[in-house]
Amino acid sequence: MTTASPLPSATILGYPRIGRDRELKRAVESYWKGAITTEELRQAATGLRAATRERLAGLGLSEDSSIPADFTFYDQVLAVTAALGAVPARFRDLLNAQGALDLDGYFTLARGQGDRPALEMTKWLDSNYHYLVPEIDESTPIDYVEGSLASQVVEAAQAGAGSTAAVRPVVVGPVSYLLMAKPTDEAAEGFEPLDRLPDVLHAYGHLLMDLQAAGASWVQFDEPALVADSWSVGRERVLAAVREAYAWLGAVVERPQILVVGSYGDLGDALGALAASPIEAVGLDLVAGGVPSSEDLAALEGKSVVAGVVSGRNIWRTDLSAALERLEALREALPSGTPITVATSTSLQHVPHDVERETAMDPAIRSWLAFADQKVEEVLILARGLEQGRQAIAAELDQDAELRAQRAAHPGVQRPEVRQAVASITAADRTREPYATRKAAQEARLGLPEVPTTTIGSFPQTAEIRKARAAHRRGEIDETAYQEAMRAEIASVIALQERIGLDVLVHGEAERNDMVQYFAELLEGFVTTEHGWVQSYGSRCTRPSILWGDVARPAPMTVAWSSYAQSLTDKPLKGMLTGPVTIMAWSFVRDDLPRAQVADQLGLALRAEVEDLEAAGIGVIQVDEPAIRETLPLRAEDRPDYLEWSVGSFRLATGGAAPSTQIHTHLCYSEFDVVIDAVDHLDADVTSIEASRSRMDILPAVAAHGFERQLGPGVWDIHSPRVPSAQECTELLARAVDALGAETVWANPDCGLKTRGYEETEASLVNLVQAAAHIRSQGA
Ligand code: MET
Ligand SMILES: [Zn+2]
Repeated sequence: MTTASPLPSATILGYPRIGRDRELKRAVESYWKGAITTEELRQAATGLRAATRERLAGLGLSEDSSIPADFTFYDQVLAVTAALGAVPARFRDLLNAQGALDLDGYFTLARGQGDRPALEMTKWLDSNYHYLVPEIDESTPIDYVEGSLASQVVEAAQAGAGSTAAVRPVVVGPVSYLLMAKPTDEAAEGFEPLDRLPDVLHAYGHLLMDLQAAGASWVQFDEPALVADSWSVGRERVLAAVREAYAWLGAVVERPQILVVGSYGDLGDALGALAASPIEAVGLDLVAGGVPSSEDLAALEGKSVVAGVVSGRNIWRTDLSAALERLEALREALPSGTPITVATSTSLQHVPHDVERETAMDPAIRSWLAFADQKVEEVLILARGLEQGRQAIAAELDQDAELRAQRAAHPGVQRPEVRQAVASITAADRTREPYATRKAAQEARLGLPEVPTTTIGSFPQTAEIRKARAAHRRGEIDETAYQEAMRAEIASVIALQERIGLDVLVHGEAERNDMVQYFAELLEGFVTTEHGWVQSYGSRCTRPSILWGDVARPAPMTVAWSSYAQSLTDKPLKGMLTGPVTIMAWSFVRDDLPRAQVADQLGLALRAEVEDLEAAGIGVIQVDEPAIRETLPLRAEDRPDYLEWSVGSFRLATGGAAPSTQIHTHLCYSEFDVVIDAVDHLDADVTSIEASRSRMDILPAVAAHGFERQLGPGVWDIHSPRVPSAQECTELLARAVDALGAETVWANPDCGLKTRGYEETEASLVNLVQAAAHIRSQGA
């Protein structure tokens, strides 16, 4: 092992890879289009890494090993899959003689090719980042075949030449890598990816040696899977894997010092397992998790501790005084002399680069925020405070306290009328008439056929729509012209749906840039950013809105569009809203009010919108909650509370609707077994879910649960341009009808159509309508 060079006093666990101006996105997408060569793409990446190192050094991360090296072109889990050559059989021809992928091969795993589907994508812990799920079985090749992480260490050393410090390579740890993997279809019954731990450790051993040779004095293994309960193996097995992994890796002779980080929550009993392992440092998330017990900390004797006190998940300034107290308490409880590194709680990949660029934002609000670069400054300030005492950072503490006081006193932060309204909510506000009453009233009002057909809301967002929106934003066309363009689009979407013969129509959501941002821009209590991009997956970024104050709805948000659409047709038109939980999940949410209360504020604003839609004659209203599953807490013990307030806020939004108003909700995933009970409690009259990719696998669970209201299991996988045949739709619908009964089933796609083209949209919907007609004729 390298002779002990200590960890720096301050660090960050990772930095946004995408670039201040989304340089990585642009370069990668140009490469995919064939507009730049491999060499040019590599140069762009080298330039981006150099710029990042210089920026971080400039901000003050000047000690050795304080700058993380965590670059990869697409995804951090795919980076490990590539390093191990752990490629599923359908991609194995892409491996070279050494068993490694080239850059094109790496992208092929991420994006698929022809009839070989990409690796599945799923959410990284409870964040909005998506990683590519490794597929492992008994015969998956696993070896150390590709050294791009070590190259980053060498590159930094060469480029640095005295100006920037040596970097600290960051990689997903072996246990999390396997826990986050899934078995392939070929795997034997009962096989778990974790069965391959010895092979993975062997490969990681070589990785360690390679990093050592490259000159790294530390390596950071991210083991976030240790804080969650969501895996297919029990906790005992997880702990055994931790012991085995770090006993093994710790015993590698030629290696850098090892830091193992458990971000996104509490390590719980995994901390003891790590403490007993021959590693040199442990990282704790002291934002999502608490300061561990003194016994647990005592066991860390002889190790360094990386204390994540600056949130990597939100965009609020850190409460410096509270964070320093936490650090002092930690120091107090640790064996004396334990070195502490002040750090972010997670990688900063979840936050945008730099709040200073948000020049159009209200400066008062901006002053409360910290994006990645500001968080770097915060860890440095706190490290100084911890080392030299509070007086050394007195000016910073004063300034922070002052801004905090200003924030608390800002009129938008606490609106008495909103607080009052939330305080007066009663259980009755969250309760509609019994379903039987509603059903009868809705049948009388809507007169829908059996197996009614509908869509999930959005229609294709054409280039013309996006152009009109951009021109409007730039002031090139005025409000009237913009409204005209959107109304024309709505009229054509209505005409199309009538032509196809759908039963419940939608207006198509042409006017919405995004299903959350659209509402954030119309509600009070939110700001949006200009440059606040964060990586969602691969080259895809989102720009979350910031929910900073009490939520109020100054005016109706969707009524004009929906009633215009309704005026064009005799068919029922479905109004379209985004639910409270989803608005919160896809925004940065204030940290000064319990989430349950924020959810109720949103619930009340949406409730007013529902009321206005009803008054405008809209008889069907859908409140989308696709995020209810994804923000489910990582630990089972935290779930009941979450489900209670999240379901409660939906019921508040919809609870005022008349019995004759049909309330729909939409969740776009099929693995809803863990939340099926909660979904039932939403008490929507109709629920649409994703089902076609899983060939309706969820039906038995739904039937067993005894879901008594109506369900639209999607029959068209809208994630692909493929047009499902009428026969295929009929088969899927027949299965649903068999399991649930014809009076329960709706025919609809899996999700909205905004990413689809018109050609496949029309063809698929025609088939879907035909399938429903066929099912009806059979039933008759
Ligand atoms: C991610 S769920 C999307 C629902 C929305 N109503 C749409 O159709 O686009
Ligand atoms: Zn959806």
